[in-house]
Amino acid sequence: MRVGLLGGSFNPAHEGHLHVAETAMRRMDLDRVVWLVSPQNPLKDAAQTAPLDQRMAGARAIAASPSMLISDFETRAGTRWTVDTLRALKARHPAVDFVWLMGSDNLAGFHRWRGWTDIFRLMPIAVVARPGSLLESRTAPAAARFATFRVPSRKARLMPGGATPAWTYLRAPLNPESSTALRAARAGHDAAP
Ligand SMILES: Nc1ncnc2c1ncn2[C@@H]1O[C@H](COP(=O)(O)OP(=O)(O)OP(=O)(O)O)[C@@H](O)[C@H]1O
Ligand SMILES: O=C(O)c1ccc[n+]([C@@H]2O[C@H](COP(=O)([O-])O)[C@@H](O)[C@H]2O)c1
Repeated sequence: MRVGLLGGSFNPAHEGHLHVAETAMRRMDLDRVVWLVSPQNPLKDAAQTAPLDQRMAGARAIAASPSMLISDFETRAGTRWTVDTLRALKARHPAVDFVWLMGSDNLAGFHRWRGWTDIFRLMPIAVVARPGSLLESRTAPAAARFATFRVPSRKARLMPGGATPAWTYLRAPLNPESSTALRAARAGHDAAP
């Protein structure tokens, strides 16, 4: 079983998330993508984060496909850092070939994540291009450090279950959606007379 892991606050979920999941599923022949709805991103403001149930329901509504699984694993396992979540998932599911998925904005700041070099060794990583972060992700410290382990996207299918470190950059038609923009639009709507 080849499973993509898409971690996020999903505050709220949107078509951009589905775009990442579907792009990875198609380009890497994944059986499933698990949307790991985080209890609270350690680097984000707790006051701005909607309750977990609400974010899970929103993700379910957007994903709406049996190959997409919306999970509160991090809440149940009590893991807050991605490196711990991925270790716990691998220990519980040793037969599954996992791939970590993220947008290119997260590659740009990946070197600030706890145990980020360990994450590269735990499982392959697929980065999906996101508007606004194409250039900074190319010059990202994480990309430079692991430059020799970059796999051309045409070979992305070989990555699940393969050697690590291995990462690839999936270019696809860009999707401009973001939770920040949606929250701002909602706030503006609520404030309207
Ligand atoms: N439009 C998009 N294109 C590519 N990747 C995306 C897109 N939207 C979100 N992602 C990726 O999905 C994952 C989860 O994203 P997250 O839940 O933080 O949404 P977000 O829109 O980035 O939120 P916020 O605007 O609050 O930072 C991250 O890896 C992020 O890079
Ligand atoms: O572990 C870390 O250091 C870390 C730092 C920032 C973000 N993350 C994870 O990255 C995923 C995307 O986060 P977010 O809040 O941008 O949606 C989500 O699973 C977070 O838990 C993880």
